Amino acid sequence: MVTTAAAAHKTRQQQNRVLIVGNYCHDVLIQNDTVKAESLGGAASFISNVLNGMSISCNLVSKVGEDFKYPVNYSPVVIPTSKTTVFHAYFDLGIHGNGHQDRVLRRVCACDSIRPSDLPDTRSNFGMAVGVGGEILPATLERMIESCDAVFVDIQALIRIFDSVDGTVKLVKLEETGFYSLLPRIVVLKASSEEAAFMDVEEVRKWCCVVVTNGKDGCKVYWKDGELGISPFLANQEDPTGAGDSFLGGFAAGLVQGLAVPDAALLGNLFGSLTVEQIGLPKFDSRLLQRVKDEVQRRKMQCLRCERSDNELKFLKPVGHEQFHASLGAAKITPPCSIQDRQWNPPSSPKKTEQIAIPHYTAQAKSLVNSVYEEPIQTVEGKP
Ligand SMILES: Nc1ncnc2c1ncn2[C@@H]1O[C@H](COP(=O)(O)OP(=O)(O)OP(=O)(O)O)[C@@H](O)[C@H]1O
Ligand SMILES: O[C@H]1[C@H](O)[C@@H](O)[C@H](O)[C@@H](O)[C@H]1O
Repeated sequence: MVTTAAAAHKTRQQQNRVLIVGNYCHDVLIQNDTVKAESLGGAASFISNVLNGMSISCNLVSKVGEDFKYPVNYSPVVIPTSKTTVFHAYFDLGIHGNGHQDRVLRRVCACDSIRPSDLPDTRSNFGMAVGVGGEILPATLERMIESCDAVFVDIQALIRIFDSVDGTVKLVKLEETGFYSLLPRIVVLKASSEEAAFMDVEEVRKWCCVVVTNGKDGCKVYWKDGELGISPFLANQEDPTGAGDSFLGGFAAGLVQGLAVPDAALLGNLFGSLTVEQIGLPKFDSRLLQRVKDEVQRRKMQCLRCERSDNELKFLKPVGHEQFHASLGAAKITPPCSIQDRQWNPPSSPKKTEQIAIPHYTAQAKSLVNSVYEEPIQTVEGKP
């Protein structure tokens, strides 16, 4: 076979990808026995929404039934013998209440599992295991680990079980799942504070970076021997659905573009805060997105200038982290454009995404958390 420069370029493009794995679903928001809203759901849809908004190309593997009713940027596999996954979210204490703890989730339909053979043959730089209804199998996660340089996992893909009568979502301890032995081979495990109670953070942080999100209070990042809190952004919460997913999308977008972990987590907090302000899948204002992209570019240049080769200061925030928080906050509160100007990437005509040079993460991609830091952070008691 003749290898042309164009073919080589195409291969490079195919390799520089984020692979998102998880089923789309139909979300039904119910309050006082009344359907308040219906929306496209699934962590995969929220995450691809953020990555597309940040002009990062991705590849998505998802399964739905023939009843799937939303147009999407990335076509799912349609399974004729199965129905689309459906979640009913009950907000009986009020949608404006104190966040996700008010929500009872029921999986009322479950589409097929995603198997290793459903994944693409090509390698990806980043893999994101983001199931919602138990569709990701241990063998699927293992295959992702083998075919991606770095794998990020949402714990909700690993620890959910579903009541056999009404589908109510319950959580099991991470160590009791078939995924536990794979943890040393993943790079980031993200959990909400509610889900974090189902793992031993002190144990898991020895193997991978653990990010625990905490609603309006932002998030906390844990490494083997350090941890740091990342400040939130103000938001008027309308619907908590998908906040954690958008957080993970923003966090991944930051890392893909070469930001240090604390800065990437800020981007996660920003997208989480933007998501709770809308019901269902958020539509991001195009000018806001441009401002955020500009800030990220500026931050990248700034960090390149202050980069140090000194590997000892691993768990420090890069200089200017607080300023980056303030700049992103300003980008968020700059008055939005009129409703007509709002840009929603029409799923039928996917927005052309610019190819971003994704840093190559080796098998031990954990070096990504050893970025350049200059401000000391709190370390865990009894650890250096
Ligand atoms: N009320 C809020 N105000 C500001 N930021 C918020 C708020 N709620 C969530 N966020 C942002 O979104 C992130 C994820 O939120 P949260 O911890 O509620 O995730 P979650 O419980 O996984 O959400 P869900 O399951 O609904 O997707 C938080 O770390 C924070 O940055
Ligand atoms: O669309 C939502 C969203 O992806 C949430 O993160 C998940 O917890 C729900 O199960 C799903 O219905």
